Amino acid sequence: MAVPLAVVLNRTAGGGRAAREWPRLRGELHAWGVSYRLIDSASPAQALAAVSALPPGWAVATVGGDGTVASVLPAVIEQQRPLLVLPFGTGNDFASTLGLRAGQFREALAGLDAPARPVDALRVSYGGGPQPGGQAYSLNGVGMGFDAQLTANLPLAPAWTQGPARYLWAALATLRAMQPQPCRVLLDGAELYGGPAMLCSVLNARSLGGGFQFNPDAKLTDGRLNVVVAGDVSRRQVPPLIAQVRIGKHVGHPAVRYAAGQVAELHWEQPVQLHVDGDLKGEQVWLRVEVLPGAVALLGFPEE
Ligand SMILES: Nc1ncnc2c1ncn2[C@@H]1O[C@H](COP(=O)(O)OP(=O)(O)OP(=O)(O)O)[C@@H](O)[C@H]1O
Repeated sequence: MAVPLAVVLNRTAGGGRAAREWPRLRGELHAWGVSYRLIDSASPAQALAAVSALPPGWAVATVGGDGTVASVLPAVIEQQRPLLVLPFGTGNDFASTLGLRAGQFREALAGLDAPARPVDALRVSYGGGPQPGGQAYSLNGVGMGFDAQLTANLPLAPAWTQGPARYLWAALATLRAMQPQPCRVLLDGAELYGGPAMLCSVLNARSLGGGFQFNPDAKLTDGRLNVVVAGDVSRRQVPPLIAQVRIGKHVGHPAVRYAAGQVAELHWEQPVQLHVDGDLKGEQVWLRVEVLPGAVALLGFPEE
């Protein structure tokens, strides 16, 4: 490849899959004649510091899941470093939008000699709640309400629950405790929704939460974000709606609004849990998300 490359390896991703499969990937990089500098990072902060300190012009490959991509995203965007995603995480929502499954790296490496393709990202700011506000970038998307609260409830699940059982426990706990909260959603300055909402997500990629197809119309190169609002749904309606979101068939549901634009703003009457690319940001009252068209130069994916 034309530019020098740093490989960020998150050995914990995918429950240790990245660590287990690294020797195979290393062999493949060697076979492709790709030379690189290894950043064997122990934390997101360490990865970001190491990538930020690379000389200008270096590209970055992430070996991990969505969290690993997110860890280096500020440097990728602000320092305009080309990004190669090698998916070894659990959910790999961004990679799946690119048509890659976990462990599939040959397809990505095969496209390395093609020019980088600019794809959209999101700039996120939030605040107004009991936890500190802030700013972040996102490639997949952000969510407020049910899915963020479910993520916040996961650590409360009993120790005997694992994997899907843990998610089920957290989903039921969230369902028992959560009521739709009054929310106003603006898209490009015009009101998209006003009323009680169970969940509101703003997306760039197709899926969130490890394969939930919130955004079936996702296009990473259209310069637009998509907003999904699940409005005043009863407890009984939530489980079938979750099943529909899983396969991207919620569009057209009477309680769901789905629209595309450039800037989305959410204003809740009470603080509601927020996640950015699955990373919890606490309870917040307002959220602003702006699409950054073509902000990430993606390596290895010549066509959408
Ligand atoms: N660059 C990094 N180096 C070390 N640890 C990281 C790095 N980036 C994130 N982490 C930590 O490792 C955890 C797992 O990483 P990651 O999210 O990539 O994998 P995953 O959770 O298995 O996959 P996914 O997020 O796609 O479901 C993150 O939640 C975060 O705490």
